[in-house]
Amino acid sequence: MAQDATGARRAGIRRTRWKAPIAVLAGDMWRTDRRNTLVLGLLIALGSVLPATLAVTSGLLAGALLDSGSRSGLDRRTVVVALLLGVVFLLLQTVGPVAQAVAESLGRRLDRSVSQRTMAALGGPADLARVEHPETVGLAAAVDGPLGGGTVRDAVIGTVGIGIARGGAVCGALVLFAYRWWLAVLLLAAYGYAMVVVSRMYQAALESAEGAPAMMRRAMYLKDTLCTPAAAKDVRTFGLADWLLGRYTAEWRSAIARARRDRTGVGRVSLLSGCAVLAVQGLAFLVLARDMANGDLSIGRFTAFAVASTGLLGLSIVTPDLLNIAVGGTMLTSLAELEERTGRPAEHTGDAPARFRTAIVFDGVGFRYPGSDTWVLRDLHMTIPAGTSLAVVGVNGAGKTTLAKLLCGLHRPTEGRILVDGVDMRDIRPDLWARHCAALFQDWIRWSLPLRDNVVLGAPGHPVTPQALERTARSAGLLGLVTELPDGWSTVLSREFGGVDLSGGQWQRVGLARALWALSAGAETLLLDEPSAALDVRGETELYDQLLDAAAGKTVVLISHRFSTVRHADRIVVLDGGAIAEQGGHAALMATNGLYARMFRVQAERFTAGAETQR
Ligand SMILES: Nc1ncnc2c1ncn2[C@@H]1O[C@H](COP(=O)(O)OP(=O)(O)OP(=O)(O)O)[C@@H](O)[C@H]1O
Repeated sequence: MAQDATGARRAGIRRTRWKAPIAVLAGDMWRTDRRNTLVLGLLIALGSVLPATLAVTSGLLAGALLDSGSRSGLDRRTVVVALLLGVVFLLLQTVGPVAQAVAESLGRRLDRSVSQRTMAALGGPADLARVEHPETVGLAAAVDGPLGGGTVRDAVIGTVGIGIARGGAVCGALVLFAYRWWLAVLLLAAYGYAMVVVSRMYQAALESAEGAPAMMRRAMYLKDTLCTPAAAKDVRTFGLADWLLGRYTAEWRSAIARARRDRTGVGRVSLLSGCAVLAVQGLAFLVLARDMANGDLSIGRFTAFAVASTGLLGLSIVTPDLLNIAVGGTMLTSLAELEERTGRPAEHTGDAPARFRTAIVFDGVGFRYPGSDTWVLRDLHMTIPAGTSLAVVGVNGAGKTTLAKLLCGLHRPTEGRILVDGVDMRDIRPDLWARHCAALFQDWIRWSLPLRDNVVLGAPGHPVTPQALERTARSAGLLGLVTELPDGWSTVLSREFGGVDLSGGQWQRVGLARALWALSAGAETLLLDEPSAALDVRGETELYDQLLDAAAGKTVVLISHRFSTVRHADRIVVLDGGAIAEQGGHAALMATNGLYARMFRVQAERFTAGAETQR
């Protein structure tokens, strides 16, 4: 159980069911590639039988040679046995490497299938809350493998060594059984005991090594930070290299120190159990020698049984293969749990079509993030008529992005309802509603892919034509950039992959183009969270004119701290402390002289002061 608990504990997951790692591995191997799993099983079985066959044929040859000792030349039986021994030798040399090669190929397939399944699970139908849940994140980390490395392929390869050693030991015991059953049982018990003790110790050490997960994770985080190009700027600006290196070394040392202490324990126990096993093995030899001396056992039979008894050693062998199997089993168990967690859509998911013709209504909506006691939004009542624009303003942390996520259906209200044309959003099929919402959040993905992909991924599957691309680029103010880029639309937006790096403002236009592409593919609502934060003031004004043109007739929800942008919205909602403090048009809110008017004036004064200073 310790084996499997390791990865789970590292990932902070309490696991209730336990399955032997080898069983998990074998099941997944079979499901992934039946033919190769069968071939591998047969090769391992053959490899297991060979040592016992070697013992028997060696005994037969020794007997035959002694029998023919008095005669001149070798008789036919001796020649046949010698040839048989040769074949066994040959097979012993080849079966292992062939099985390794099959395991390599099978392991590679399994690795690929694990990656595909992980991607499918994390991109699956589960709602955002479940994907973002710490347990899901922990499971995904456990599927990624231990911090010290290790893949499912290593585990599959490990089955060859361990399988042949363990199978060989059982076959050796069977041969010995024919001589003295109690000796076979005694040796099986001794070697089996050694296997259990050493494996337990080994796994306990592994657990304690990984039982320092926080330290290990922090150490790896610091290393990754220092080594990523994205961090190079900060590392140099603040002179962080020495600090990072020192901190990394300290964290790593303290995490490793514990593992090293426990490994010393493993060594001691291994030595003790090894001595005990050697004593039993010695006893076996003594019994064999005594029987031979008494004339109860021929030299041939002595040879066969003595060699067979040493084969039982394979039962107690503890190699890194065992560890790899444990790690691989844990990764696959974590993957199965990840699939179980993320494979289900959110509860109460309906299948109504997404139709939005009249209005979206927030009816007493309240929201707490899963696992949190704090209400981010409470008692929200508002209506967004179709085809109008709504701006949401408020201080940092007021809940604007959260409101946008609710609107996109990424989270469900904790209380209250969001009605779309009178239908509770819970009853609408989430993927259909997602297609209805063209959203650009603050942390949208900047794909290290060609510019074209960065735009058209706003609506995968929507037909791409040069005219449509150009229209979108014009609306997003991107046309100039397309002509400047070395390969136009095909330019990869990352120097890491042989392309170019864009400025923050250029990226922002790419993001807008992606949202506009989704709009042109049929989305009815355009949701923009701080779309102009990285744009200069002139660029922002131009962009808004173009955006509003492109979004004519659609519903636009805009989150922004820039009041010059916000003021043009049909309606403005001011969020404060998770509640709607004010709502209405710009002129009406200014006339009210409340929170909105104060925020607007502060920004306007700063802007005027800035402009005057520049004059
Ligand atoms: N995934 C999350 N899990 C838990 N709490 C969260 C999560 N995302 C945001 N919060 C919390 O919800 C509150 C509102 O966050 P939100 O991002 O909606 O604010 P915002 O008004 O958009 O802020 P900003 O103007 O800084 O972008 C904050 O207190 C934040 O810490």
